[in-house]
Amino acid sequence: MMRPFALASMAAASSSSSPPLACSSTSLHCSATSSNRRRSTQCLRITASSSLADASALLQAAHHTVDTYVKSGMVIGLGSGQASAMAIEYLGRQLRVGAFRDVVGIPTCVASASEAAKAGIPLDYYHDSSQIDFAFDDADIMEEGTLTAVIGRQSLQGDESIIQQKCILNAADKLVFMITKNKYRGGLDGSIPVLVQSLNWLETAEEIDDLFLGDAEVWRRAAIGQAGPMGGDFPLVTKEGYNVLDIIFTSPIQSLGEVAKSLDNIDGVVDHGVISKFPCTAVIGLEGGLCIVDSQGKSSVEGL
Ligand SMILES: O=C(CO)[C@H](O)[C@H](O)COP(=O)(O)O
Repeated sequence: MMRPFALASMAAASSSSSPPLACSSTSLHCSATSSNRRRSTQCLRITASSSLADASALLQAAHHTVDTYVKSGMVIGLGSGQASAMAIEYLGRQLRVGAFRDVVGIPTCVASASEAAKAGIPLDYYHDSSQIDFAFDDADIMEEGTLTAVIGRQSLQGDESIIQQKCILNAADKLVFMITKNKYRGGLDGSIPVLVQSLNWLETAEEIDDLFLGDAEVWRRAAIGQAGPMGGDFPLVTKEGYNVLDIIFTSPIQSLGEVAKSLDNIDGVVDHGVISKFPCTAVIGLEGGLCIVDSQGKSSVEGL
C-alpha cells in the first residue's frame, strides 16, 4: 500500500548518502584511505570547498575521458551532468585545435545537445541503426565492483528521456561514466527513478512499494511544486507520456542488478534508471588524481 510520507522523510532519504572511505575493492585502495577519511570530515565542515574539489576531480575525469577514448572519425554519445558538460566543452576545444577530426556527437538529451552546439561539435540524431563508437555520461551513483549505474535522478523536465539516454549508452561500443569517488561504492542508497504507464501508475507504485516494503518509499515525481507520494498537483509526465516514480531507498541496496531485475518483472514498469552495460569503465575523480575501473575487473590509478 502507498503510505503518506512526510516531505521531511524525502529530504532525509535523499540526503542520506554517507561519504565512502575508499573507492574500490581493488586498488582504489590507492593509498588514499586515511587521507580520504580526513577529507570526508573536512568536507562535512566546508561544503563550498567540497564542491570545488568535486568540480576539479570531475574536470580531470572529463579531460582524461576525452584524451584517452576519443579518436578521429568516432560517433560519440554525449551524456549529461557536470562532468559530461566539461567533457563536451573540452572535446569541442580539442576539435577546434585539430586534435581530432570528423567526430559526430549524438546527444542523449536536450542539455547535452545544447552544450555540444555551444562547443561546436557536429551533431546527429539517434536512430535505431546508429552505430555509436563511444559514449560518456555522468552517473548519479555507481555500484562498486559491478559498475551498475543509476541515471535520471535529477528532474526530468522538458525533453529528457531515460529511455533515449539508455538506448544511446547501451548502443555504444564503449561506455564511460565519470564520477566522483563518493558516488562509487557498495550498499548504495538514495533513489532510483522508474518510468511507469500513467494510467495504472498507482497499482504499479503499490506493487513496487510491496516489493521493497520496509526498505524503500515510493513517490510519484512532481513536475512543479512540492514532491509528494502522489506527485503533488502536477505529476511529471515524460515526453513519451509516462509518470516517474522515485523509489527512495532507506536501507542500503544490496544489489542494483537484482533491483533492476525485480522492476523489469512488474507490470506497468516501462523502464528505470538502472543501467548495467558491458563493457563499461568508471573514471573516478579523486583529489589530485584519478582511479579508472573497468567491468573486466581491471583498475589503475593516475596522478596520485
Ligand atoms: O542522468 C544523469 C546522467 O545521464 C544524471 O542524473 C545526472 O546528469 C548527474 O549529473 P551530475 O553529475 O551533474 O550530478
